[in-house]
Amino acid sequence: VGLWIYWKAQSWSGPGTTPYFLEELEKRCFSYTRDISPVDCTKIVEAFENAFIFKDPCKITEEDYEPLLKLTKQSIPCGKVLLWSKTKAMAHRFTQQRQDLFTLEDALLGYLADGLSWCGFPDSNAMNYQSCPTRGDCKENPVSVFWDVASKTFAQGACGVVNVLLNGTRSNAFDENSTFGRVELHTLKASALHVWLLHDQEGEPSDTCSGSSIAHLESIASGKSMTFNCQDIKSLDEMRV
Ligand SMILES: Nc1nc2c(c(=O)[nH]1)N1CN2[C@@H]2O[C@H](COP(=O)(O)OP(=O)(O)OC[C@H]3O[C@@H]1[C@H](O)[C@@H]3O)[C@@H](O)[C@H]2O
Repeated sequence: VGLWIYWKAQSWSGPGTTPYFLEELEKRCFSYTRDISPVDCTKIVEAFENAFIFKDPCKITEEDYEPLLKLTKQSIPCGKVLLWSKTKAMAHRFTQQRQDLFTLEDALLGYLADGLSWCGFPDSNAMNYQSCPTRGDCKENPVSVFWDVASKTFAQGACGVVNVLLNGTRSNAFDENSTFGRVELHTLKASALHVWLLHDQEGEPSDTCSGSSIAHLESIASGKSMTFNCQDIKSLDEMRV
C-alpha cells in the first residue's frame, strides 16, 4: 500500500501541499486585520479544506469554492481596488504604503492563500504533500481554479475607477492570457479603468501607453462602456490614486 501511495503522490509537476496548511490558514485568518464583518475562522478553514479534499485534483470546479467565497465576502470601497499583472511585488509594495487601497492579496481571500499550495486525492481525506498539479498538468487544479475564481469575485466587486498596474518592460504590457486579461477584465462592472504602466528607472520602455497592446486593452474597456486612462510612470510615487 505504501508503494501505491508513494506512486500516486509522485504524479504532479508542482510543489506539494504546504506543510501545516490548515494551521497556516487559521493563523492568517486570525491575523487578518482589515475591516471585514466578523468572520468565523474555523468555518472558513473548513470550507477551504472541503473545496479540494476527497476530490480529483484535476477536476476542481469554481462551485467547489462557493462556500468559501460566501464566508469571505468583502466589499472594497469604490475606487480603491488595484489589479496587477506581471507586477506582483510592486503592486503589493504600493498597497503596503497605501493601506486604503486593496489588491486581492489585501482582501481576506487572497491574504489567506498567497504563496500556498494545496491538493488532495479523490479517494481519501489526505493531502498530497509530495506534489500538486500545475496548469501544465491540468487546468482544473485546486490552486489555479482558486486564483481564477478569487480574481473573478474580486474584480466583480470593484466599483468606480479600477486601477491596474502593468509592466512596461514587457513587450506586451497587456497580455490577454493573463489572469487580468482572461478573467478580471471581462468581469469588471466598474465605470472606469486607469492603467499605470510602470517602466524601469533606467531601461528603455518595451511598451508604452501609446503601444498596440494598450490600444487593445482600451478597445475592450470601451466595449464595456468604461472610460479609459493610461499613464506611463517610472516610479510608484507617480501613482496618484
Ligand atoms: N498570489 C496571487 N496570485 C495571483 C493573484 C493574486 O492576487 N495573488 N492574481 C492571479 N494570481 C496568480 O498569479 C499568477 C499570474 O500572475 P501574473 O502573470 O503576474 O499576472 P496575472 O494577470 O496572471 O494575475 C494577476 C491578477 O490576478 C490576480 C490579481 O488580482 C491580479 O490582478 C497566476 O498563477 C495567477 O493564478
